[in-house]
Amino acid sequence: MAKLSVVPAYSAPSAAEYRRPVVAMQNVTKVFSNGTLALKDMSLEVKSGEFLSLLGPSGCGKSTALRIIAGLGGPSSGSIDWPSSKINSKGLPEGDVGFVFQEPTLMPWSTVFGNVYLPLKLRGVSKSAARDKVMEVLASVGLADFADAYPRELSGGMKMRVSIARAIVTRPKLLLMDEPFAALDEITRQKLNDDVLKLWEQSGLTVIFVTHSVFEASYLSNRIVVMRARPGQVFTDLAIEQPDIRDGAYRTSEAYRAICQTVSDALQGAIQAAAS
Ligand SMILES: Nc1ncnc2c1ncn2[C@@H]1O[C@H](COP(=O)(O)OP(=O)(O)OP(=O)(O)O)[C@@H](O)[C@H]1O
Repeated sequence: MAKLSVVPAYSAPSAAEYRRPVVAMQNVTKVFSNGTLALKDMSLEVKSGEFLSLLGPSGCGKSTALRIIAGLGGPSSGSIDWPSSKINSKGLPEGDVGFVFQEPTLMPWSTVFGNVYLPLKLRGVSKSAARDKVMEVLASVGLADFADAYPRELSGGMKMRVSIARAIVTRPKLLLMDEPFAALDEITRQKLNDDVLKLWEQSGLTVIFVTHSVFEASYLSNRIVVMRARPGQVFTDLAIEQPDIRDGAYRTSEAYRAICQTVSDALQGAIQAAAS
């Protein structure tokens, strides 16, 4: 299958935009109605152009943090600020956030085109006006030839590509990805890792990526925030120096191994902190 390619209408952030704060969690605490304290005083500022992975043990609140940033459930206390966006009446940045879940959650009765068109349709864009944009995004995820296919005709990896296309068709400044590749086989997962990385490098997207995998986080990210559980909060925040080219050879390099070791040690520290 074709690889993801450039989405031409995107452009990399200008020098002035790069590293501007996109979203800031300020002392966010989340207590669910059953009394579970999922997050406690979590603060995190994400800057433009970052590929940030949230890594941590099961139940440390990664998905909760992502959902709060997306406006899918408010914090019990604390705030989410969008320093460089216009805010709509729901307190969210208009059109600035795309979300990719672990399940592709496609509409089975609709074609690939229809699924990717949905966010534009919800904004009142007609099908004819949206056609070029949808086809451009489908081309960018290697699915230009599958616009008329139905989800049941696609592999797991292809469904995930549709889900990514749907999330970026509105050209969000921030893309939230919640364990998007966890259910895929290792080869498909590595391929999608490479493709998402290419999309990120070429598009100027800011990404927050939730994963359990030290290897995935170490490969993709230029920043890894390791969370601890009980209570869920930031344990450590690692800047990752990545080479210009990340490919198959990099996956077996000493440089990558060393990053994985550092990240793995940080994760062990987070697990021990929760146990003590
Ligand atoms: N809707 C909910 N109601 C009650 N408790 C919840 C709810 N959603 C999550 N929790 C609890 O909040 C805590 C954090 O959950 P969350 O799913 O954010 O963690 P996670 O780090 O994403 O976990 P995993 O890696 O297993 O997906 C867990 O103890 C979980 O059981």
